[in-house]
Amino acid sequence: MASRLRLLTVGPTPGADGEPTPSPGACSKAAASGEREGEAQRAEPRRRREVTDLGSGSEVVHVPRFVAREKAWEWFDYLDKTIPWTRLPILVFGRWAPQPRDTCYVADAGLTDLKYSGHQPPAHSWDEFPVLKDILKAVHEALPGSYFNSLLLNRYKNGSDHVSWHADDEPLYGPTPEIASVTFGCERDFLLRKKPTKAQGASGSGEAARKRLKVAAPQQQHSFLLKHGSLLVMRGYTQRDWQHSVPKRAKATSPRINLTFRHVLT
Ligand SMILES: O=C(O)CCC(=O)C(=O)O
Ligand SMILES: [Fe+2]
Repeated sequence: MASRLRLLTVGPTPGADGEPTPSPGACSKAAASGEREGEAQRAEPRRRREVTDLGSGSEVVHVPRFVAREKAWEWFDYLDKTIPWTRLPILVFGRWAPQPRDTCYVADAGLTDLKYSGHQPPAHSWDEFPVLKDILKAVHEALPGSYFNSLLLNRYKNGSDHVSWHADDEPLYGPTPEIASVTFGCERDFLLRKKPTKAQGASGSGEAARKRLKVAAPQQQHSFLLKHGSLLVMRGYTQRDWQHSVPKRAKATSPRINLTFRHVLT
């Protein structure tokens, strides 16, 4: 589908120095440092910000080169080694299954507990992980007016690890949450698809109904390649009206760490 895209530039980003980013498909640190950027990437200015208007008050902002490459690898190594990653069982269609990625939760003291997929992760303190405070500061500086007080961390060990279609629409985030997502390590596709409207959903359930729905109204979808050091922000009614996922990818052969900063209403 045609998307409404605006290009802007943003303020200083951590370690900004205009150095090359890895070419598309680069996944591991070795691959990234062994490759030099092509002309197209050399021409891509650091801090370029792409704004995608999803319509009806939903918006996505993508900053492909938010953190400089070397700084981003430094942060990746710290997070990979220091975060107490867990892979807890979650409820999927009424059955318990291991979550298909490692996670950890960090939040200000005294906030409403986060609960999702039958799981209530214990909240760690920011003080345990000083680097997270540096990353949070960089995100706040890039997004004036934002205030994030919690963070869900994800580690995808390889291309089998993924997150299925969902919306971060838990009531504790309010009706129009801003969610800022920073990626380190292996690049992965991030997909967005429009939730079916009530009228579309009423036409039945199951495969036949889904086929009818596709014919009647092709589902709006967007795809973003989230590279090492990138920032993606979902805003407005994106959680109410859209779902997102990071699907399995055979070509993703090394780990990716993703940080999603959120604001829990107080
Ligand atoms: O890894 C990502 O880019 C997305 C993670 C996500 O959607 C979530 O933690 O809710
Ligand atoms: Fe999410």
